Amino acid sequence: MYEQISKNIRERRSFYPLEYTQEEIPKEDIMEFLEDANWAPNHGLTQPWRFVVFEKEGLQTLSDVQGKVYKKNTPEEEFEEKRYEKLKKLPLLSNYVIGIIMHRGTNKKIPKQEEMLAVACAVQNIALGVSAKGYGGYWSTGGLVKFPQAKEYFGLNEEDEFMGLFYIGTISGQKKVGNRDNISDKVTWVNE
Ligand SMILES: Cc1cc2nc3c(=O)[nH]c(=O)nc-3n(C[C@H](O)[C@H](O)[C@H](O)COP(=O)(O)O)c2cc1C
Repeated sequence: MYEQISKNIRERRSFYPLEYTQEEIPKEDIMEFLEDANWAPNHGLTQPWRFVVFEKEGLQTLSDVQGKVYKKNTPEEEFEEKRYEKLKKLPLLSNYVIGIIMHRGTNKKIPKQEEMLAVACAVQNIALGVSAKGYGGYWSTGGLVKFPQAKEYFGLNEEDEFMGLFYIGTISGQKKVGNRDNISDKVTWVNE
């Protein structure tokens, strides 16, 4: 079992909407990934992850919202037509897009940072499920996330955080080589 898990972790790669092949993904698979997310570790059992899943016509809704928020809130001198078009296009190339939200609970003994870390663990569970099923996905912190108006759109409280969008699509067996520096350069062992 370890070998299988480890292989999935190491071979998981980010795949982007421009690489998706627009085949079908059963909704049941997405529900399984969300269930996996729900089993992420979290301090104090606060379970701070919340997800907003865009599917079907909802992808058009997200496309419209992402485009509008960018256009309305970007100063004219910074506005890029190409970026605007891309932000609108990405959801439409995907089968599902999951809005990632940290919902701050009432237990203030748990630092906010830890709530966000728990959400990241939950998202990694989704990413591993997506990869193991042979789909493509990636966590985006571009687009909507940069704008406080996104928080408003999702109806979040002051202390909640909108942490990004997880795009999911089909990739028809495409493979990618990963790239990491050696772990030995990032680890210090203490043994005396
Ligand atoms: C929190 C987080 C935010 C990310 N945001 C973006 C993003 O906004 N745009 C992007 O192209 N990739 C984003 N990524 C994906 C990374 O670019 C990707 O994980 C990295 O290139 C390593 O590739 P791999 O996932 O295939 O190993 C994000 C990943 C994480 C964990």
